[in-house]
Amino acid sequence: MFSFFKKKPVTPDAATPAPVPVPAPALPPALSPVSSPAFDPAAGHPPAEPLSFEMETAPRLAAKQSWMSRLKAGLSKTSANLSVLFVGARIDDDLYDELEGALLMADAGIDATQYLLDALKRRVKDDKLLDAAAVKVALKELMIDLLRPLEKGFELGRHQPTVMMISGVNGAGKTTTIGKLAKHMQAHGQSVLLAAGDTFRAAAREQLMVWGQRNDVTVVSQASCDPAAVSYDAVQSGKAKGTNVVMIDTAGRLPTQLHLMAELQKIQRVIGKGMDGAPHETLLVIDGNTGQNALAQVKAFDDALGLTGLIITKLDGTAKGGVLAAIARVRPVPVYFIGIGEQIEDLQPFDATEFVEALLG
Ligand SMILES: Nc1nc2c(ncn2[C@@H]2O[C@H](COP(=O)(O)OP(=O)(O)OP(=O)(O)O)[C@@H](O)[C@H]2O)c(=O)[nH]1
Repeated sequence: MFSFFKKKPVTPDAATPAPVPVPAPALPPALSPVSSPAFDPAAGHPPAEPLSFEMETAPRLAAKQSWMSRLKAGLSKTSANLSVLFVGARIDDDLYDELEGALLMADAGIDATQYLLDALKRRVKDDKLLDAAAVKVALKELMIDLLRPLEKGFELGRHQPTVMMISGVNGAGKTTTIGKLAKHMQAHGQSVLLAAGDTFRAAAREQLMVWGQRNDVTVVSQASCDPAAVSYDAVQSGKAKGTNVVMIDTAGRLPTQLHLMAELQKIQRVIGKGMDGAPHETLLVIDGNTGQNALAQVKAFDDALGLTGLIITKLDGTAKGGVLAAIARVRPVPVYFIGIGEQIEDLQPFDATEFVEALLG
């Protein structure tokens, strides 16, 4: 789910007297701290970085299978529309025309659709593919290649606290996602503080407060206050308490509401005054059912804020999924997580291979 940044051992600076060298015990290369892929307490060497906490245990595998089947169910409409094209089909212009239509219907947009079709035609010619099943496999591979640059592990521990600002249009799933992320982080031993930066809607503030009480997470909140001030206070509080992660919720807004976009920029600036380099993550939450408009949202929020990552929610609804191809082609902001429901385990890291598997079956 997350990887954790581990500080390298501090190297003495020039002013510090050099310690008397002690010959290091010779280690075989496989045990060398630098080349070690993970921390092994028995071996007594420090971890390489970043350190992944994922383990393929039996319950984890079962959870993975359940996640995949629900992701497949969510994207089943697109998957059915694409897969049917390859059943007993001849590889001719009709197939490419139908594929073009299906990709556009799946919200892939003109650019990504044209790119995939051109690449597929080249692949069919170069590899002399003769049957439709092989063409489908080639399309899958091309889609994975297209989406893979969007994969990025979410890293914690590089800053104390790691400050995250979460934005998005109304109802995209920001608050729900913050709740799920907070629970995942707590499960990984991280202390979390939330800021109710949605100071417009009393209900939104209360939603976060109630959630915080239930889950033992401190929530910084002030009624009718400047959201930038609440965010600043949260960062100060996080620094003072030594909290690992501060997540700042913001009120939903449309990118066309320019004064509200300017307000987001102000929140971001003020967070930076509270801590140098913060926010370390500026995230946009997107409702996966928004279709091609999602791309417009990514562009507008990225232009205004310089996004570091995306979270795509509600891929369990009527989402078609192709918009990720459009994002990959036109504005490749990393997709940290995707969501397929309201439970905590319904939010998982984005994995291009899994996603395409769900999309193309
Ligand atoms: N089916 C489904 N519903 C979701 C998902 N994520 C969030 N929701 C629901 O979407 C609705 C809106 O979620 P919120 O978290 O309140 O959205 P928000 O972006 O904070 O909303 P505003 O504060 O009004 O801008 C809620 O009913 C959530 O339960 C998801 O992945 N799948």
